[in-house]
Amino acid sequence: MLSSRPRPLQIVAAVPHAALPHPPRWFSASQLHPRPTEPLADWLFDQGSLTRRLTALSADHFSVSPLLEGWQTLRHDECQALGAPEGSQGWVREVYLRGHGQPWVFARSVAARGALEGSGFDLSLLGSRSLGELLFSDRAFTRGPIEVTRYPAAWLPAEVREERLWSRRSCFVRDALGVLVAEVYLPALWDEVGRKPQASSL
Ligand SMILES: C=C(O[C@@H]1C=C(C(=O)O)C=C[C@H]1O)C(=O)O
Repeated sequence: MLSSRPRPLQIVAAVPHAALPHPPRWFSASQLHPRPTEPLADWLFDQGSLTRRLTALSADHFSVSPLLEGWQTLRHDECQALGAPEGSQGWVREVYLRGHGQPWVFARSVAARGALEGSGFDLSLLGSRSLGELLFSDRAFTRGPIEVTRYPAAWLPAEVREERLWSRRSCFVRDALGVLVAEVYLPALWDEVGRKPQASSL
């Protein structure tokens, strides 16, 4: 239950970019009071493929541009969400999802090394193809609940760095493999959607 008292997330907003942000707290839809207004709530909790939605919104002028791909030590909140030991190594893929060439979404998808090895799922081969095409076309993947937070600005690429951007994450699971996908909605998306999201208590 969110109250009007200052919360760690608001204190984080005062943290200078250079400092490591506190791991964000991710909230389920039922934990958000008041619930975000439309169109934000719809974009946060839509269970469908974001790739398909952005493809439609951009009238097929959609593209994925990889920014970073490789093995890294996964963050605390990522290890927790994946059920991996603290400090686990994992494959990290950071991309922009673009409409008409504009970055509309920053996305960071991660999977633990131990679960990837032997899974037959190779994220490194994706390139500029959408991860969503893989995850939504393979019916063996099931999507876990969507959680939301205001994304730490320090985790964003410098060119789009801004405090309190709305983000969501969910874990796609197939057997012992979990792929944690976090998506941060950038201001250019709201310009396209036609309205700035209403303020919310989070
Ligand atoms: C999960 C999806 O895949 C999208 C594609 C991504 C990628 O190619 O790295 C990352 C985030 C997603 O928004 C989707 O389309 O819903």
